[in-house]
Order: sequence, then structure tokens, then C-alpha cells
Amino acid sequence: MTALLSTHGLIAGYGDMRALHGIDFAIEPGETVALIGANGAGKSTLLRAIMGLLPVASDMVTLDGAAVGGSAPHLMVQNGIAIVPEGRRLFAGMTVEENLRVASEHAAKPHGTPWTQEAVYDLFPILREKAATSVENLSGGQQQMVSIGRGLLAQPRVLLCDEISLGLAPRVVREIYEALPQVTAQGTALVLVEQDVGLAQRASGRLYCLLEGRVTLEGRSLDISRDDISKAYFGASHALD
Ligand SMILES: Nc1ncnc2c1ncn2[C@@H]1O[C@H](COP(=O)(O)OP(=O)(O)OP(=O)(O)O)[C@@H](O)[C@H]1O
Repeated sequence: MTALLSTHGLIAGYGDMRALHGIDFAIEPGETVALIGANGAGKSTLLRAIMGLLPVASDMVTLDGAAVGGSAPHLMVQNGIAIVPEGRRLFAGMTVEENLRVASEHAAKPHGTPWTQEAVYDLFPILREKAATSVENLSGGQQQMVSIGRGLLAQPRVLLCDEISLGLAPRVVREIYEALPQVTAQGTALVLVEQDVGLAQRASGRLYCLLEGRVTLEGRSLDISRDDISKAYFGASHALD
């Protein structure tokens, strides 16, 4: 079966520095897949490579079987891939509503029920109250909700989320993660880069662990033991302990 989005022996890096050494990854509609791994393992690089923010060969990324690797990021959005970047990167000086509107203006053609601003406000009701507030006056959690909302309004088939829990209070992280099943229920697939391994395991159906630019573990999140994760996360030297 052809996956919705897949990578095939994906190699990517920065100048002469190769950060990913042949990544095979796949995700289906409505699936939540977590990417875990230590700092520098290559998780963000994989998202950037998929998104067309780093050069990759066209056949290294396929969408519905079509080679799309290395397309410009705006074309990847049109193809149905969107990213919630690390650090949120909202448009400062603009309100919540304006940030969301900009996303709608550059959206892909919706595949199923389109995401609307109202649907985003239903997902994160606090944003409805803050619609006219400038984004720099929001809490970190509220800014993250805007960033996710903005990603959804691009009408993605796959939303790539880079460390959406970073720096947020546990209560806020819970609030955001509790909303995610409503996203996948619409058929949108979610890729979650997540530092909190327990959270990643609970929130995803499958996970991949990266170590130094390679996949060291892949499987159904609930079937993978903590020991297997620990070995995959820290590498063979740890496994021999
Ligand atoms: N802009 C960049 N220029 C050069 N090297 C980079 C750049 N960004 C990342 N790297 C390097 O690429 C490798 C993978 O980094 P990446 O950010 O993808 O890791 P990560 O798993 O997302 O970790 P983190 O949790 O720290 O973001 C690391 O060796 C890192 O130093």
C-alpha cells in the first residue's frame, strides 16, 4: 500500500555536514507518529527536509506515491504538508485573528472538511476570546495554539509539529495534547517531534527513534518497552551496560 507521506533513504544536512543518513519513514491519513531522540539526533532536520526547507532528492519524499522531495516550501504547503515550527514564529504585531487569516490565504486545497477559523476556535476556545489580541501579549501556550491553528488553516494532509510542548507548563501541554485527537479525527496526519518520551508514547500510534541521523527503533508506541526506547535513544554502548 502507498503511504500518504513517506521518505526513502532520505539524506540531508547542512553544507558538508550530513545530519540524516538514509531515513525511511511513513505516515498514513489520521495517524499520529512521534519522532523521538536526543538533542541533535536529526528530528528537526527530518521535518525541514520533508518540508523542502533543506535540499533533498525528489524521490526521497513521496506523497501518495508521487515524488515531491526538494519542492519549495510553499509548494509543499500546496501539496498538503504544513509545519508548526520550533519556536512558533508567529507574525509579531498582528492579532490572533490576523495570524490565522494569513494562513488561510496560502492554504492547500482541502481534502476533507476544511479547517476554518471557527473550527480552530472550537479546538482552542481561549483563542476566540483573544482573537483581537496581539500575539506578543499571549502566554506561551496560547501562542503555541495559534501556531497549531495556523498550521491547520493551511489545510494540511500532514501537519509536522516541532516540539510543541517545549517550555510550556504541564497543564498547558496537557490541554494542547488533549486537542490533538480532534485533529486526526478529521483525517489529518500528525508528526510529533517530542522530547518527552512518555508523552510521545502516549500521544502517538507509532513512533520512530532517531540517533545520530539514523532510525534506531520503529514500532507501535504501546508495544515498545522503555528498555528498547532507552537502547535506541542512547545507542549500542548503553545497550551493553
Ligand atoms: N542550521 C544548522 N546548521 C548546521 N548544523 C545544524 C543546523 N541545524 C541543526 N544542525 C545539526 O544537525 C544535526 C541534527 O540537528 P537537529 O536540530 O535536526 O536535531 P534534533 O533531533 O531536532 O535535536 P534538537 O532537539 O536539539 O532540536 C545536529 O548535529 C545539529 O548540530
